[in-house]
Amino acid sequence: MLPTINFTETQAYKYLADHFIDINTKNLKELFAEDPERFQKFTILFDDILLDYSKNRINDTTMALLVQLAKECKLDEAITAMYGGEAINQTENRPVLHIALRNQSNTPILVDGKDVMPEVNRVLEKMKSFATRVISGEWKGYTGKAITDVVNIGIGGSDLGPVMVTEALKAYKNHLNMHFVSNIDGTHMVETLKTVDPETTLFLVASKTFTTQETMTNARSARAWFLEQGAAEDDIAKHFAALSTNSKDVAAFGINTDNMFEFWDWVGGRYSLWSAIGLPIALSLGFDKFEELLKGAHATDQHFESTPFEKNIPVIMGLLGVWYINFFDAETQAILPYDQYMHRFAAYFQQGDMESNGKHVDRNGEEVSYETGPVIWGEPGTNGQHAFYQLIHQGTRLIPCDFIAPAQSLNPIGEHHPILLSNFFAQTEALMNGKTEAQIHEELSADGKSAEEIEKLAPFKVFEGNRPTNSFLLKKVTPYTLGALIAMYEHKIFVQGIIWNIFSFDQWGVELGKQLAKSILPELKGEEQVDTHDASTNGLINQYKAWRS
Ligand SMILES: O=P(O)(O)OC[C@H]1O[C@](O)(CO)[C@@H](O)[C@@H]1O
Repeated sequence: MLPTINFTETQAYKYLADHFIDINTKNLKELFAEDPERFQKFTILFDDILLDYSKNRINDTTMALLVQLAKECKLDEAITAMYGGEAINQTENRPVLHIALRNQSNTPILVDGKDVMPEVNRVLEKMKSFATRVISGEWKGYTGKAITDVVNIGIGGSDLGPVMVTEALKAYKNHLNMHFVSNIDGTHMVETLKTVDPETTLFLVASKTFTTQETMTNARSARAWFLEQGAAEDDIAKHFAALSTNSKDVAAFGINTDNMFEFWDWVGGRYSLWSAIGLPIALSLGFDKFEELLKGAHATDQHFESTPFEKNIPVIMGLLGVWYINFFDAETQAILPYDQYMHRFAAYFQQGDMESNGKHVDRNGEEVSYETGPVIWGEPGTNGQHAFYQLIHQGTRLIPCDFIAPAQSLNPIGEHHPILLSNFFAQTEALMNGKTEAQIHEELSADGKSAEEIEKLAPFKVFEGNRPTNSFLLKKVTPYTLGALIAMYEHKIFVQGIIWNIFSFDQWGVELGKQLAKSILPELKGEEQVDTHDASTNGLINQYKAWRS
């Protein structure tokens, strides 16, 4: 069982509330001036990842109090409970063990007294053998040709992780063409099928439950298309595999369970890329690279479990988020990778974070009296700079930003990478330092503007600065480093869920819309007017009926 402490009633919270009044009057520039050791103090080097959190509105006292907060909320006990296989997903009565999926040290992890590692390793071996056969061409399609294209059919956690990782590590990919169909919108499937050949395409039906409406509908359409192209029912075994926890429904769908890659109910959907759900990653990169990804995540798991909170990256990330959300009233958190390959990283953690911590009821079943999970968003730099950075620099909202950049480019052409990195460094500096009215005056008068023009223009050109950022400087984007980084964000979500006293591993909030869609679907048949809903919903449905051909 997880502790159930209201963090706003801790000593640390009270001290932090007082301390906030002081820090809120201070500027980041002053904080740097006050402490020459600030960079050394507020950076952590972990393998090939440097986290610089010195450009945050914190000082030694803030960090000490935030760590005290984590201790008072018994974060240590919560970590032990998760790693010990306790059913910390209490509303679904399940353990939360994505750490077991990447437990490369292979130490036993017990669920109800049984070590899960032999099963984890068995499925990893099966994935390895399958991926190796498909990549080498040994696995043949129904006309004897090797596989050239893989279509993953899944949604949410059964899509976003493999998409994000295969994109982020595209530089390491092999000859297989990867496709991902997630949306129930027929366009997604139709446009994908236009590009593939049934004789050389492998479909992976990825669904933890194997009941998700979008995935099952897409899978049925893929199967129908495959058969329409001239293949027979018996050929399905060579072209369809399932990634799931539900062997009964996999068999009922017509997929041979020999082609099923299992995982378990203790793997949350949005934490599942390390499981059989990661098969597209293993296919695209080769199993050795998938293993490297697991190793990186495992290194972070060990760091998270055993490093004192003061130097523990996920703990610090989580606590800084709490500091901004609950004291500075920040509502969002931007994730800004300066790496084009990582263009789905923010989208991935939109699900990871928002489906985990978008909760308003605490672990006692009571309405919370404080804010919980932030809105996560972001785009790769420098595209974001030319789109929404205006608001980050000069808008009215405080938006803590995570900047992520590799020191080494995977495509080092011309001056591109130094230019990209100069923007990365410049943005965090600009957000911190801003630009004063005096600097503007100086600049404009050097440009030959009159005193009157300067007076008029200056207010619009002022940058307040004092806007907080974390910088993750990676040596290079590799499978290992990416694995380590993803796991840092995962554990950050866990830390925040513990502090906010909410359950991070269920997702009841997605159910209502699903249920309603199921009850509306039959009403869309026929021409009769619908009057079973509110006036707006009835009106929309009836207009749809009038307009559809
Ligand atoms: O893998 P499944 O069971 O198809 O579920 C897909 C997604 O649907 C959800 O249950 C709700 O959106 C996610 O948590 C999950 O990742």
